[in-house]
Amino acid sequence: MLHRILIVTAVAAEADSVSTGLGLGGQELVPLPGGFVLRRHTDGTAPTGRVDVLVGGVGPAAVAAATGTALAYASMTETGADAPYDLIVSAGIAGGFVPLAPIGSIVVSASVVAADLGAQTPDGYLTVDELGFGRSAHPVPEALTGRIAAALHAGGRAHTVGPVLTVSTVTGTAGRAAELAARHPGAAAEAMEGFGVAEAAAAYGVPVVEVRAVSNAVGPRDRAAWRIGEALESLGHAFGLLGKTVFVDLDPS
Ligand SMILES: O=C(O)c1cccc(C(=O)CC[C@H]2O[C@@H](n3cnc4c(=O)[nH]cnc43)[C@H](O)[C@@H]2O)c1
Repeated sequence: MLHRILIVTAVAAEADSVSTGLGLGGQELVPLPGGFVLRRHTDGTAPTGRVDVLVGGVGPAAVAAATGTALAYASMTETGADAPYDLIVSAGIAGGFVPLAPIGSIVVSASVVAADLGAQTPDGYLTVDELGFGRSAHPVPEALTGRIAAALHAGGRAHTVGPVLTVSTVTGTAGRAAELAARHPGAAAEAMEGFGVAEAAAAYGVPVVEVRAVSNAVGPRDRAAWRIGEALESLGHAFGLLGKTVFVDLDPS
């Protein structure tokens, strides 16, 4: 059975890739408060199941507002729903940490980490957790990452499982890339939305995972080296694989 899944992207091009990859056919546009619009895909054979795709904007704040709105809307309009969705996926393109996550490959989050939400001190960086203000990481159920990785493997799609960092400023120097990699061992990718999506998901008790296609390397800025088209194609292919496997037989626990 298809479950209730919300996939959140930053921009329309990412949402298009995901929707095309999923190949679910019919799409209904559902206007939400605040001017957000859900793309709702229903699968015809499962009246309670569906995949909603939401373009939430770039950066953790924009996407948290959009995701929170979608979750509030679903919880207020769907009677009998214990939680508005079974799973929320933060999806899009990302920078990959070299050599773990090459361009074109897929990264699946083992955790969703706010990498610059904290304070610089003379003794080093302190996270918001260490400052006593909240949390800077959301774990992803291992069973879920395992199933996503297995589906990508079976479909021949190169992938890495590791922490995915959320930053508010795209890394543009080797020094910053090294600093982030040292602070977050095993970090596979950085992007700008995952933690915002995860904060909204956590407020509603819904599991979250981030799935990213690598468009560029994390490091010195080199616009000529971005491969956005290749990454969007890879993203669509990955969601095609997930739509036929993990998303139709979901156990995120
Ligand atoms: O101007 C630059 O040097 C630059 C380099 C990479 C990406 C950008 C963007 O403005 C894209 C932001 C958008 O795409 C995701 N993304 C893709 N690559 C990265 C990255 O290396 N670091 C952080 N975010 C990345 C991100 O989630 C945004 O949605 C500009």
